[in-house]
Amino acid sequence: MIETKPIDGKAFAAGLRARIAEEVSALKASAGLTPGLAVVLVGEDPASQVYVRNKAAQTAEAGMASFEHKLPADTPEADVLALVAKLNADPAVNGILVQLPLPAQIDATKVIAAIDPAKDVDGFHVVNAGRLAVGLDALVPCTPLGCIMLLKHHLGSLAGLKAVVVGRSNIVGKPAAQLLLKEDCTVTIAHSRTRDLPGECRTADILVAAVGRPEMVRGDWIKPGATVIDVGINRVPKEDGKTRLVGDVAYAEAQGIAGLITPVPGGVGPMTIACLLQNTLTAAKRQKGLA
Ligand SMILES: Nc1nc2c(c(=O)[nH]1)N[C@@H](CN(C=O)c1ccc(C(=O)N[C@@H](CCC(=O)O)C(=O)O)cc1)CN2
Ligand SMILES: [Mg+2]
Repeated sequence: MIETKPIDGKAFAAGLRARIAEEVSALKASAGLTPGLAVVLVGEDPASQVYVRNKAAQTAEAGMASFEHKLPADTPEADVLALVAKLNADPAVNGILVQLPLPAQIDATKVIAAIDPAKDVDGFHVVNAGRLAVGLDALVPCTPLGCIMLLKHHLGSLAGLKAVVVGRSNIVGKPAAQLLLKEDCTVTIAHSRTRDLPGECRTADILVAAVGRPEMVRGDWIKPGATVIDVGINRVPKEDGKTRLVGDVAYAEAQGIAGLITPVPGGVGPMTIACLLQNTLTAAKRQKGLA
């Protein structure tokens, strides 16, 4: 029987944030530069409020400047675009992030397109997506970047491994596949229309689940010894009326089959904000010609 080991993303993210804080402190001393991150939240979605609060707190803890912009849920799209234009022009702001999802009256694609690609620390702008696809320096989406960091830390070289990414979103699935390809993996992107999805998953040395469906990936979809990266964060009801978080993988069923697995919570999630800080630092250095 295989001993399944959990990947502690919370601890890895804490270490990464500490290394970023040291680099920020050195950058202030050597170049007088304090990286700044502006976060825009439209509306009162409770999960988004928590994420934005954590982003602001962790930005400040790393020694960077944090600018929070909270707008009411009925804010017109034009006002959000005007704020983005103002932040693009502000030299104290090195990174801009608009928290998703946005209310229905606002077209997220339009808002993302309005962000200066050099300040697009989410890596969602088509310029950054295109640069990643053709192998140029890009700001890379935070969640997939965090997945790759965890994989490289635990597996070393990923070259030659078979990776299956379940989910084809622009935010996670597609960039995760690009990053795995860059690490010389053989990559398949699978999705809801894939034929024999369980069989496809069973070919994977690295299985990345990013579908947003609670516990969809079952234990018998996992190749014995595989590394499983669970990107899902799903809130499901408990018997007492409260909710609990589960991933896209049936975690209990994966025990004794997977070699390594990210738990939910405490796996990939904490890496998202740590990588956001990393991207803000990278963006600031590139804007000043220091990287
Ligand atoms: N503009 C963006 N919007 C969204 C992104 C993003 O990267 N950019 N990602 C998600 C939300 N997100 C950050 O914004 C995020 C999600 C989860 C976590 C996290 O630390 N999760 C914890 C559990 C937290 C909980 O209890 O809810 C974990 O998995 O351990 C951080 C950030 C969508 N929107
Ligand atoms: Mg799908």
